[in-house]
Amino acid sequence: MTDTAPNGRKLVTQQSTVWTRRQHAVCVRRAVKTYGSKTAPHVILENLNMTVPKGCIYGLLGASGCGKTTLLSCIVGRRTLNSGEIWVLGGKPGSRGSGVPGPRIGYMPQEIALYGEFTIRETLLYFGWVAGMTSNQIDDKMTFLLKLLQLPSSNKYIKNFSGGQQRRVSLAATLLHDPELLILDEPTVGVDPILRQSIWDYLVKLTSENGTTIIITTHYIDETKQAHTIGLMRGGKFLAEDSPNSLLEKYNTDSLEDAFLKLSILQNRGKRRRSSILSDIVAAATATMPETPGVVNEGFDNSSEISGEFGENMSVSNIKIAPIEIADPLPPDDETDWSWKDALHIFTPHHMKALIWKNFLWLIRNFGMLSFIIGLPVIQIVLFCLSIGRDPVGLKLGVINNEIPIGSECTFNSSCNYERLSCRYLDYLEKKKHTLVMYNNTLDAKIAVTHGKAWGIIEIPPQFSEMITARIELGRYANDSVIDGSEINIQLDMSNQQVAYMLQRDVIFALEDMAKDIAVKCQLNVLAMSLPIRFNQPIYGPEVPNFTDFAAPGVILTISFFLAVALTSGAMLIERNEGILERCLVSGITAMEIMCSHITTQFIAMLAQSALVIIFAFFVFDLTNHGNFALVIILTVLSGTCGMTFGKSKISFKLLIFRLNF
Ligand SMILES: Nc1ncnc2c1ncn2[C@@H]1O[C@H](COP(=O)(O)OP(=O)(O)OP(=O)(O)O)[C@@H](O)[C@H]1O
Repeated sequence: MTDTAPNGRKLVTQQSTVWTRRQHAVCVRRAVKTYGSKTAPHVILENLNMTVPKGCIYGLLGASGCGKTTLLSCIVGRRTLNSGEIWVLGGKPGSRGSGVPGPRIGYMPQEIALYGEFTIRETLLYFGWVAGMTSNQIDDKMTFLLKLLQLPSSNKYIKNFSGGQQRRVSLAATLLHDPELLILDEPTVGVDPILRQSIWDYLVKLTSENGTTIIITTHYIDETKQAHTIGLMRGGKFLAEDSPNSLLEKYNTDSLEDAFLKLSILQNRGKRRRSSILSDIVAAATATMPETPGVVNEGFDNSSEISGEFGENMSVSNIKIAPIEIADPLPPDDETDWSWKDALHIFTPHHMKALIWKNFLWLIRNFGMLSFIIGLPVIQIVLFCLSIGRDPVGLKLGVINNEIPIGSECTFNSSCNYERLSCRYLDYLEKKKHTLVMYNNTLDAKIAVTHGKAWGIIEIPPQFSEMITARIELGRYANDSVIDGSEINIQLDMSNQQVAYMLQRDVIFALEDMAKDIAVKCQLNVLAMSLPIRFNQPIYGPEVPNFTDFAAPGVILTISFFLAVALTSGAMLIERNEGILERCLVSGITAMEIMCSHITTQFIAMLAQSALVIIFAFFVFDLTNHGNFALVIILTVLSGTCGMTFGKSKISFKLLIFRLNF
């Protein structure tokens, strides 16, 4: 294994060195982590070395934004380094058989990363089951943790707690299964000093009695006095990695804050040549350091890799770590990186039990969300059946009827009579459920149309009845004045294609209906009054096609598809955004398990959605179905399943990216 030193020299890791590093709880060497593009990288960790011996409390200190959380994410296997190496509990995080991520680690992220709708007990049950504990074991430990962390009743909902209380529940969930390595990102924020002290006492007890290793970040520098080692981080580098007493002694201060300050000043001066940094350190040490120069960590076999000061792999560290006496069994030295194919083989029953239970509980607790999921398809199908596919009614048409005097009533004789045919025609037009608005002149009617108050103008000539009768009687001998005088002039607003076509159809059909009625009343041949076109029995489909029936299958399938997409990706995105997903992955749950658990719960929700859509479409709104109803159900469920798969593939791609550490 090779790496490149800052000076360009190739560094080759010796096997003995690797063995030594794997004995530590956490060992980081020459870690480089950047964000952003390759051309303009934002360097977060810069050749950082870190050594956390087993059974110690390691206080990771540094200003906000210096890279603590990034470093911890790399340690728990949630992010990968650009270069450098990390060993955690003897293995490489994320490699097969390392157990990291997994229950060997207890990770408390900086975000609350809990389900606000759950009670404390439900939260602890979930994380306990994930870690393989039984419900009884969880209940026993919960009683202890509630007392230790001064938490209220276990039946209270987390969302009703203050931020500080929520952090304590998060800490309880991390401590629950007594992991070998605890990684706590700011666990004491918002915690009262006395409680903070008891948390620290408990952590000290864990290290001394159980041999637990703890890495803790905090902004309260002085609380880390109880830590065995402190790593002071600044600008992606360690300023020092030492015991608190030693730091205080070296820098001749009473507080770690002052020591940090002195080191920061030295780091700033470190922009100058390395030799001058050394002289600065020596100068500072004249006033502040003990006589004895830094003692090289016995556990190290290569002084150039001692946890660095100022990121330059030189050390004034005097951490005294007990020599490694009995080496714990190490995970297999498997260098193979995580592959998504591995996920196919990982289905741990207690993980699946916890995940499916949690998903259902989350759905039940989010009643608003559940109602939305189930109710939205119903609303959509109801709106569709009510509004789409039916002919619009009450459309206004401006009428200028020049055949009758202005202001007089438009009456007519409905028997075999050829007078006032304009009124008879308008009556048929009204039967098409349109609203006729009378105007005295064309100009007023046009203004109404341009102002959107009518969809068109119907203008009837003065002697319409006589002229149309003459036109029928004269037939081919009718002159232009007869033809002009028998024509109804129509001008439509054609801006809406559907409405315009429908009005065109209706004005023609109204005339045909009137002609047929007169033919019946006058005992003429009705067919002679029709257009010379006959529509026979359709080959396929009904005689009067219905647009709702035509569009319904597409709409039903679209609803079931897209709601399943929204449901599946939505549920997982909420988890991801709240940091819960990261926490679950660190606890050892695989991406595949998370997805399968969501598929299980969401398939049931999707079945409910599909059932409601079908019930409303076919039983409430009576949509036509001439085929096999079982096929309708199967197709709807399959469409929903496709939507779920699509939603999952979108999110699983993101998850994979997330899993592969950006
Ligand atoms: N995913 C990311 N993409 C780009 N930049 C990031 C990302 N995550 C963190 N950073 C940047 O990396 C830097 C270090 O962030 P990090 O969260 O590790 O700091 P921190 O020391 O934990 O801070 P705090 O104490 O406030 O939590 C910050 O400048 C942050 O903006």
